[in-house]
Amino acid sequence: MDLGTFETLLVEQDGDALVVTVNRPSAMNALAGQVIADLETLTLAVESQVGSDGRWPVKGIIVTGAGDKAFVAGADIVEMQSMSPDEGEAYSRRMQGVTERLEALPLPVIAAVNGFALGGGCELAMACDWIYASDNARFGQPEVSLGLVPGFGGSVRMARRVGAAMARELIFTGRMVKADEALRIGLVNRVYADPAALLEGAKATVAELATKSPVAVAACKALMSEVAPLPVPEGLDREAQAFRRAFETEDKVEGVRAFVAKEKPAFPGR
Ligand SMILES: CCCCCCCCCCCCC[C@H](O)CC(=O)SCCNC(=O)CCNC(=O)[C@H](O)C(C)(C)COP(=O)(O)OP(=O)(O)OC[C@H]1O[C@@H](n2cnc3c(N)ncnc32)[C@H](O)[C@@H]1OP(=O)(O)O
Repeated sequence: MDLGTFETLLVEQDGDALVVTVNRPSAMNALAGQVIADLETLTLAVESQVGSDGRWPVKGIIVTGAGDKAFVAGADIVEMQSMSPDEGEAYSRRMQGVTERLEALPLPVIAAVNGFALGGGCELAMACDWIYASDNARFGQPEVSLGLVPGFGGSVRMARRVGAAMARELIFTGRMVKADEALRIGLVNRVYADPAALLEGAKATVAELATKSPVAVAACKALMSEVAPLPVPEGLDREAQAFRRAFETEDKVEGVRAFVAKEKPAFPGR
């Protein structure tokens, strides 16, 4: 999957996984303007290559950070020093757009948090479908320590992950959360011993996802985003509509056929 080259990202296909590494280790992989621009370009390029059917070159995306100290330590504070309020809002909205595109991609996106995920880094991770972490990972929204508020979606997404009361405590205090607490409060799905094991674990999950119907996985992602804010009755109605659409796919025919024939399905991806 050729997505071009980027100044601040390493992008490589590893089997069924597209691995995206934020690559500014000297600055704890902080989100400078160039990183935001590269992430914007990357998400647009992925969108253009994952067409309407499920025959995509990869079956999952892994987002991680270079080195073993930081995933992403937030927006670049040095660059923020000279920013005007208008520029701040513009970059906030620009990176929010990146997070929305990640959520809209028809592919599972896994955050492999290999160290500090603070501020915009924690927000980037929460825009992914789920988070795996290494034991050295630390999460937090320390914007209040800078006289700021979260600006890349943390005020919206944190509560949906850990509940309103815990989200308020973490955002109001700005305190750091270790990997084991992040697992306990539901921010993280799995914790691995170290960054190497974390990346291998994330790749193993993508390999597992690759054995499923890509059309069905994409439909589940879209459906769960669609029904999340809805009242139960309306959500159930959308689910029934999605179930009907699944019945119209070739993947459904193949999946059911293979089960009855006691074979592994070879999903056509449409
Ligand atoms: C012109 C275009 C500009 C666009 C860019 C900005 C985008 C606009 C922003 C709008 C919306 C922002 C929304 C977001 O919610 C807000 C934030 O993310 S605010 C930032 C939140 N993050 C933090 O507060 C963490 C700051 N870092 C730390 O607390 C510590 O560095 C650490 C992560 C706990 C690690 O501590 P140490 O192990 O002691 O390491 P150092 O502190 O010495 O760090 C090493 C090295 O990295 C530099 N660095 C670390 N974090 C950042 C950072 N966030 N920005 C810039 N640089 C960072 C640190 O300065 C050191 O550099 P050195 O001194 O070695 O040159």
